[in-house]
Amino acid sequence: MSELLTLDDYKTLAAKIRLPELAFINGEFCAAASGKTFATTNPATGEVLANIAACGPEDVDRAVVAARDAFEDGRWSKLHPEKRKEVLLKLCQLIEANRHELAVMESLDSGKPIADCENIDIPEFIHTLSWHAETIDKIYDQTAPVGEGAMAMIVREPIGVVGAVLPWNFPLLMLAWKISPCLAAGCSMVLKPAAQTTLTALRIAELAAEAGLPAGVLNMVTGSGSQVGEPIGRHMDIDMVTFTGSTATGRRFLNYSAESNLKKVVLELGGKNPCIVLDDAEDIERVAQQVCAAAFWNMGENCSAGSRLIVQSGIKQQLLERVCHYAKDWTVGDPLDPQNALGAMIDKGHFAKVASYLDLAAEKGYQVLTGGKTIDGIFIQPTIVDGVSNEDTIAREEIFGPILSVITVDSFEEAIKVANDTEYGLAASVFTSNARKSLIAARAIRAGTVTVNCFGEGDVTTPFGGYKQSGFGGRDKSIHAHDQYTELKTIWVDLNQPA
Ligand SMILES: NC(=O)C1=CN([C@@H]2O[C@H](COP(=O)(O)OP(=O)(O)OC[C@H]3O[C@@H](n4cnc5c(N)ncnc54)[C@H](O)[C@@H]3O)[C@@H](O)[C@H]2O)C=CC1
Ligand code: BAL
Repeated sequence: MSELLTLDDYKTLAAKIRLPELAFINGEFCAAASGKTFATTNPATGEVLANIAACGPEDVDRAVVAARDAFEDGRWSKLHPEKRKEVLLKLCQLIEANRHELAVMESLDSGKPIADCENIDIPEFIHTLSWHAETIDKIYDQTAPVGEGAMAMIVREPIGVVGAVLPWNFPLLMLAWKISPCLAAGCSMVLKPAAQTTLTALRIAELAAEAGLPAGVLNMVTGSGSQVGEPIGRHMDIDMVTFTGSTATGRRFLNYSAESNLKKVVLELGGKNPCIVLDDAEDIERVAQQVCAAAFWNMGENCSAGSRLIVQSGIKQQLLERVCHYAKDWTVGDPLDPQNALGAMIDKGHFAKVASYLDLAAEKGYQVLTGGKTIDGIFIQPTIVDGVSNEDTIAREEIFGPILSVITVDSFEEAIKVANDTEYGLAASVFTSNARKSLIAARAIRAGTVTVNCFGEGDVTTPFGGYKQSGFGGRDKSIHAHDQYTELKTIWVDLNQPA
C-alpha cells in the first residue's frame, strides 16, 4: 500500500498542479491544426479542469508521419535493447517521483477514488512498464529444425506504427497495458486517450520524453472518437490498431481496417461477467467481500466487473445477508477523500445510462436489497438487485456501474449454463470448496480469465482478453502481449550454396 496524504493535502495539490492541455506530437506539445479545443471537466463537481486540443484528421496525419519517420530511421526500433530498457525503466522512476501529482490528476479527471489511484493505478503502471521493459533484452529468437542443409531463423520484428485508442475507465492502467509491450517491442505509437480522460496520458508522454524516449515514438492525439479515433482506424500508414472500449465501437475498427489497409486489429471489449457461488463455498465472509469487490470496484466501470451473481439456492440467504453487510464498506463520495472507495461516474451521460437501470429495476419489481439511489446527479450507491432472471435486460447488458444482479440456480450444472448464456466472454469467478468442481467450471466457462475462490484479473504475467464478443485478435499483458506488436519473419539460408 502506498502512503496516502490527507484530503486537505490532496486538495492543496489539486489546486496547484499544472494540467497539460496540448496534444503531444513529434516530441512537442502542440495545438490542434484547427486551433479548436474541448473542455475536460471534473465529473464529481462539473468544474472545467482544462481546455484540451481538439485534434482532427490533419493532426493524426502529422502524428503518423512523425511515428513512421521515427520507426524507419530506427531511433527507437533499432536502438540497442539495453538502451531501450534503460529509457523505459527511467520512465518508471519518473512516474514514481511524480506519483502524488499523477494520482491527483487521474482522480480529478476520471472521478476515481484517490486511494485506488495511489494504491492500484500508479503502482500497477510502474510494475507493468518495468516488467515489459525487463523483457527487452531477455526474449530470444528461434531457429527451426530444418536439418543439416539449411539454417532457418524465425525472428520477431516490431510491427511498425501502432494506433491505440483508449477508454476512460482506467486511463493510466490501460495506457500502461498498451504502451509497455508496444514500446518494448520497438514500435512507434499514435495514441488517442479517451476524450474524458486525457490529462495523465499527456503527462506520461512528457515524462517519457524526459526519460529519453526519442521524439516521434509516442504521440498523443487528443480529441473525439469521430475526429481522431476513426482517422486512426482508417489510416493507410498505421500497421496495427489496439483498442479497449465498447463492443459497438470495437466492431467499427474491424470495418475501418477492412475498408482501408487491412491493418491488424486487436480489441479488448465489454463483459457481463458471472460470479458463481456454490453451496459448498467456504469462508462466507471472504466470499462476500470478494463478491462486493467484483461488483463495485472502480464504480463498476470495469469490463471484468462481476455483475451477475449466480448463487446456488442453499447458500443464497446467508450469502446475500453478508454481501449486503460488506456493500456498506463501499462508501461513495468525493473522489479526493482517501476514505472513499467509490467516486463519481465518468460523466453525466454515463451516469444517466447507469441510473436508467435503477429505474428499470423499480419498474420490473426486482427486490433492491441495498443501495438503489443516486446522489447529486453523478454518484451511484452500490446496489444489489435480487429476483433477476438471466433472460432479463439487467442481466444481459453491460451496465458499467455499481449494480449487481442476483440470479438463483439450483445446481452446479445450471450455474455453468447460466454463466455461459451471454454474448460476452471476458471473465468469471467461481467460489467452491470442491477442487474438482472448480476445475470443471474453469474449463467449461468460455471466458478469457476464470478466477477460483477470488475475484481478480491475474497479474502482469497473465494474459487478459476475451472470448466471444469480449475481444478479438490478441491479449493485453504477459509475454503474449508482445506477439501482437511483432511480425514473425523467416530467414532461410541454404547451407549447400557458397556464402
Ligand atoms: N471494455 C471497456 O473497458 C470499456 C467499455 N465501455 C463500455 O462502452 C460504453 C460506452 O462508453 P464509451 O465511452 O462511449 O465507449 P467507446 O467504446 O465508444 O469509447 C472508447 C474509445 O473509443 C473512442 N471512439 C468512440 N467512438 C469511436 C469511433 N466511432 N471510432 C473510433 N473511435 C471511437 C472513444 O473516443 C474512446 O477513446 C460504456 O457504458 C461501457 O459499457 C466503455 C469504456 C471501456
Ligand atoms: N479491467 C481492466 C480492463 C478494462 O476495464 O477495460
